[in-house]
Amino acid sequence: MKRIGVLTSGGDAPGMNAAIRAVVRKAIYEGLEVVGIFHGYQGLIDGNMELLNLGSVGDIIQRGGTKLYSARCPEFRTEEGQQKAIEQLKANGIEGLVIIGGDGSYRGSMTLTKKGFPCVGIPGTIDNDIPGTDYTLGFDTALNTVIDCIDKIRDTATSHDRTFIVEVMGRDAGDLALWAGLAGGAETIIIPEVNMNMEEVVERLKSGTSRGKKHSIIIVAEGVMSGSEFAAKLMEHANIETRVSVLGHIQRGGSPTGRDRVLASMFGAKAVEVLMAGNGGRAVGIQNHEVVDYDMNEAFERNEVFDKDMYQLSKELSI
Ligand SMILES: Nc1ncnc2c1ncn2[C@@H]1O[C@H](COP(=O)(O)OP(=O)(O)O)[C@@H](O)[C@H]1O
Ligand SMILES: O=P(O)(O)OC[C@H]1O[C@](O)(COP(=O)(O)O)[C@@H](O)[C@@H]1O
Ligand SMILES: [Mg+2]
Repeated sequence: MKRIGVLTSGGDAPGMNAAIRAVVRKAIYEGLEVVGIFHGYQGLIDGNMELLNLGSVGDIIQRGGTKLYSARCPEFRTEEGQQKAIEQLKANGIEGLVIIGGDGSYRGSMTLTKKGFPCVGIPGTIDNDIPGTDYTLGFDTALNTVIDCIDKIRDTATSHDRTFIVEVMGRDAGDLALWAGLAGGAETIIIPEVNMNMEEVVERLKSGTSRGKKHSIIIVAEGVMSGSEFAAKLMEHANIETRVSVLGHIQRGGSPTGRDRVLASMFGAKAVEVLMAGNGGRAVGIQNHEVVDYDMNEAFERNEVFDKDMYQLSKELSI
């Protein structure tokens, strides 16, 4: 293998730049050439790419977002789009690809692997929703961003004796909401993995109030419902007035934490090693503190691993 490509796809995540840097520098260290493909699969279809050198990825390890830009590309879901991508790969002499993205990007990369172009995936998403890795790139940074927001909302909740609802991202997964809720001392955490019981939510709020507690923070994962829908339900059920804060895309931005930078560096280097060994259809990840690679199909299996103990702990510590 002489030349590989790298692209970022789907929702951006802090640490993607650090991963691009690691892929490029490790590949060059190993004597390979690296082509950066812009705007994810769209750039692959359009031939929007350029050769990268050591300096191309200087001064980005600390930056959020992705220097290669990202996109959600409907055309790549079609056979025609995938054929165009393959023609571009051939025309540019690219023999293997590193894909940094989420589950959707992984599915896209499998279509290329099946057509004879080996692809290796690096899990880049704030959602932490990729089976086979304990953590995805960007999760730790987003977690710290959400915690910072909760701390700030708590200041005003306390000053005004208010109940706040904070809507947190995560698509169908509750990891970001659960971790941030536990770390931010939220009174109630509503996540898709646990059936919501409105009576219990109201009961917890009322028992807090009866002990003299005047403010509360409720975290609602977007995968359950929106913050404003939840506020309407609380009003309807128990006449409880709330304020709603939707954190939105600030959760995807910002300088990556040290943890995400280290993870990105290790993932990037591992992905190059896996490609050099001639293996496509693999994903890299971290399992029990060890960087691993595994069959990408395992990343599509429904993740039943939900940390029930952490959820229970969050309830025991916030009453
Ligand atoms: N089943 C699929 N086949 C081909 N390409 C896909 C498929 N699913 C997703 N993709 C490609 O991957 C892109 C990113 O997927 P998306 O789900 O939006 O984000 P993420 O990778 O962050 O989960 C899509 O816009 C599309 O181009
Ligand atoms: O940026 P968009 O298109 O509004 O998408 C929002 C979605 O993207 C995310 O921020 C990240 O998801 P992906 O990593 O799967 O792209 C989700 O948490 C959220 O549901
Ligand atoms: Mg996803």
